[in-house]
Amino acid sequence: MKIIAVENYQEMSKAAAQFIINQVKEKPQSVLGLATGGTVLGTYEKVIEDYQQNKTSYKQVHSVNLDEYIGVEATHPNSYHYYMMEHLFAHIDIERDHIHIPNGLAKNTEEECRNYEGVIEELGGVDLQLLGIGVNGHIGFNEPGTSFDSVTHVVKLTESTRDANKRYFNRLEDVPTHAITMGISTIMKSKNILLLVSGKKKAEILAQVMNGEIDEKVPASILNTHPNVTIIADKDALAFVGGKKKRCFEDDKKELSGPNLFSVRTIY
Ligand SMILES: O=P(O)(O)OC[C@H]1O[C@](O)(CO)[C@@H](O)[C@@H]1O
Repeated sequence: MKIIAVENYQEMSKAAAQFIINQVKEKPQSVLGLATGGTVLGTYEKVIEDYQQNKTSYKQVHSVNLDEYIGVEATHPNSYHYYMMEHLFAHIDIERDHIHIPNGLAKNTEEECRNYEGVIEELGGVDLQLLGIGVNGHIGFNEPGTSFDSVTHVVKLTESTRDANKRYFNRLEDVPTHAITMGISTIMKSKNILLLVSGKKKAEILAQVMNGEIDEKVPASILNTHPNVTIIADKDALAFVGGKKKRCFEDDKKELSGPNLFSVRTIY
């Protein structure tokens, strides 16, 4: 895994946006796997800023989102459909019929999951998957204990995840109990993965992912086995990462421009 260590949330967001922009410039018809949550908000802001200033076009891009709550209308402010329109899609030139998000209101959710998996395959797979991480190590809504072989499926959210996400709702009781999520093997099929981690709250889990065992109890630990994972993390999130696994390659700095990096490390 390649680690890009940055000062703070702002720098992480800038670096992540640049990563996405580079991907789209290199391959204008890229399939982008997108995430929701607080971590990626700054990245979307920077992507929009670049779109407005530099006119990077998303006309040929297709997007597939990681997950969606079950039972929440697409027009509801807490749905991930709404989040994506509000924070990204309404502000760039992506074609509406190129946007794919699981339908949390599907009558037959199992069928919806199979169809969603089919959509990703038909698109030729994800070129770049953007990920955040839950405090319990979840990626997408794949909670601890989810099989590494899982494909898109319905998940019962853990209390820890519902509690972490209650900040977006009025009350804990309003946080949905179930969601549809890409599976771990679906995520792992992506050609490139970009994981963003920011803040002290994520320091413990990031250290576990980077220095701990690869175990289904920590869903994100599987990323250690993917050939093309980049983690952009800030100082606070990297606070507990250490140990002999860490090696520093000055050369990696040459690949990057823009953000104010304080070090770039390759971990293996
Ligand atoms: O970025 P946040 O809000 O900490 O959330 C981390 C992860 O958890 C989720 O919000 C799901 O709970 C993901 O969508 C996100 O990537």
